[in-house]
Amino acid sequence: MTLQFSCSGLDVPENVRTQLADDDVAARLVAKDATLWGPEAESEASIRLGWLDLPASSRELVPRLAALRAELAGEGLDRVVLAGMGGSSLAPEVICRTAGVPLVVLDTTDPGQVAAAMTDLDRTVVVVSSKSGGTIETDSHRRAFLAAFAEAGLDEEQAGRRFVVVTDPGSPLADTAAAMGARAVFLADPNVGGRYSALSAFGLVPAALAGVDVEPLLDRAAELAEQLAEQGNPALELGIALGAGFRTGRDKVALADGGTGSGRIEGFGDWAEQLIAESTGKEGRGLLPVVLESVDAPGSAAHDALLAVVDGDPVEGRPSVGVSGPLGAQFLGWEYATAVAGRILGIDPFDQPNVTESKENTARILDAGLPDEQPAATIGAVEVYGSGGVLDGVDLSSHDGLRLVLDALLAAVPPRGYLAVMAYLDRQADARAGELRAALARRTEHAVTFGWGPRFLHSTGQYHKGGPQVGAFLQLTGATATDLPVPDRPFSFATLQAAQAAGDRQALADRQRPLLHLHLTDRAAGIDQVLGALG
Ligand SMILES: O=P(O)(O)OC[C@H]1O[C@H](O)[C@H](O)[C@@H](O)[C@@H]1O
Repeated sequence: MTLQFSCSGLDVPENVRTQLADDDVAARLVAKDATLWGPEAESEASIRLGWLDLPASSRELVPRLAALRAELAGEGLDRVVLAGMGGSSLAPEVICRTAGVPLVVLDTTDPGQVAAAMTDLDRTVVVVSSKSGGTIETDSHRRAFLAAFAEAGLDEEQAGRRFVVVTDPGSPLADTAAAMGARAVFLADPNVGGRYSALSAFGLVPAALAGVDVEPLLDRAAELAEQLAEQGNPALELGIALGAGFRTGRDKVALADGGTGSGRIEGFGDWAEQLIAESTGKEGRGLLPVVLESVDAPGSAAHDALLAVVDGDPVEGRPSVGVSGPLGAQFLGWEYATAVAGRILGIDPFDQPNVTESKENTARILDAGLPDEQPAATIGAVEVYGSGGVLDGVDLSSHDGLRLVLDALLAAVPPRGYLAVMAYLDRQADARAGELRAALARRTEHAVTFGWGPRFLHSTGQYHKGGPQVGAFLQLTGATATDLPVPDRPFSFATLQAAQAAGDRQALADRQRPLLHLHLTDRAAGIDQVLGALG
């Protein structure tokens, strides 16, 4: 079975569909016509459409990966840690979750979470994935693991052979891999952008080494690829629905896993979130992905959202789409649909012009030192900071000051706006913070999103800064019990994490966005307090 699309209650303006048909968009996209997104996008698009070839071109990886996995197993190396941000880790995470295969994903700078991944070193192989080869988080993980292997008694050569590298040809990481004697280097197709790379080496190498049979992903994608030049194909229909939603005031895409039973797709929204947010959130417009806990979670029936049920049916009576079919077809189908939606929105779906801003702020803060800020109040385990007017007139000395300030933040969300919760915490040990999304969404008619920092900076971070300026923001940071050095760098993980949070606050403050920053001096107690204030 390949992809199946169905929809309910969605009003598709007739001209959206006829325009795409008249312009022959389906066939031109399959033929990699780089002019589809206008003259300004043409040069980027001309080097970004290689994902259409991956169902065929990635096949050569399959035997190589099987041999490498057998080689690793022969040496007792059966635990795979993946260091990679955004497009370099989100796809393998969904693939492995769906297959029920363990994979440790490191896409954080939280010292506790990084330290927790550095266990069982005697059976660990680390996949270092970075397209650009210059991502600071991934480079820091590589350094930390290299030092940990040395500390565990491995000599330089043995330690190097614990690494498998995925990168683009000619990247600085390709050079580093050679210098450190990595066991294997997979050079990916440079004509595929990070968020479109699920079926490339970036998606397949970590998943296959962890134990997933990846060939069916390519088979199912290849079946869909055969239909993509046709009018009415399911991925085109999905793209039309996304674009029509935007045109008719549904510019939020509420994503929920709808599968049941064994073999169901798990966590697809986290991957699609990056694809949609980074591809469309620019030039003051975009589609905001809202990853829901379930089809009925708070926010699923919002007046400005299109509900998208992945691996399931639309919900009768609600403007919704259902996209069913196997994971390989889902990846390709959503990529194609996003490219089509990009044309309907009139943006370049292949660049991410605002992602660098927070990174540059972070670099500046790492050089100059962390900002010296005083909390406006300390309430139990929670220090309260704010900007963009969010603390104005709030009585923080009141016994329910935390509730009042959260109310003020919710009230600061403009019409058709959204609230983004951004948690620079440990997504395993502090997992309860994830409950804040639904707790806040219950109290507002606006969309509420949740992202773990710094991971979301490589995803919804683009939309926050490049999309419509209608966001309000809740940033959470936490005290660190034990810091971890980044070997041969002038900063530790805790400093890097704090600088990333401060750098993003700066980018949002520069846009005068309402921003509430809560620093938890005791993480568990602080999360309880914030959830309690919303209860
Ligand atoms: O693979 P890398 O070069 O390390 O990039 C990882 C991520 O970094 C950036 O923030 C981009 O905006 C993302 O699209 C990308 O997936």
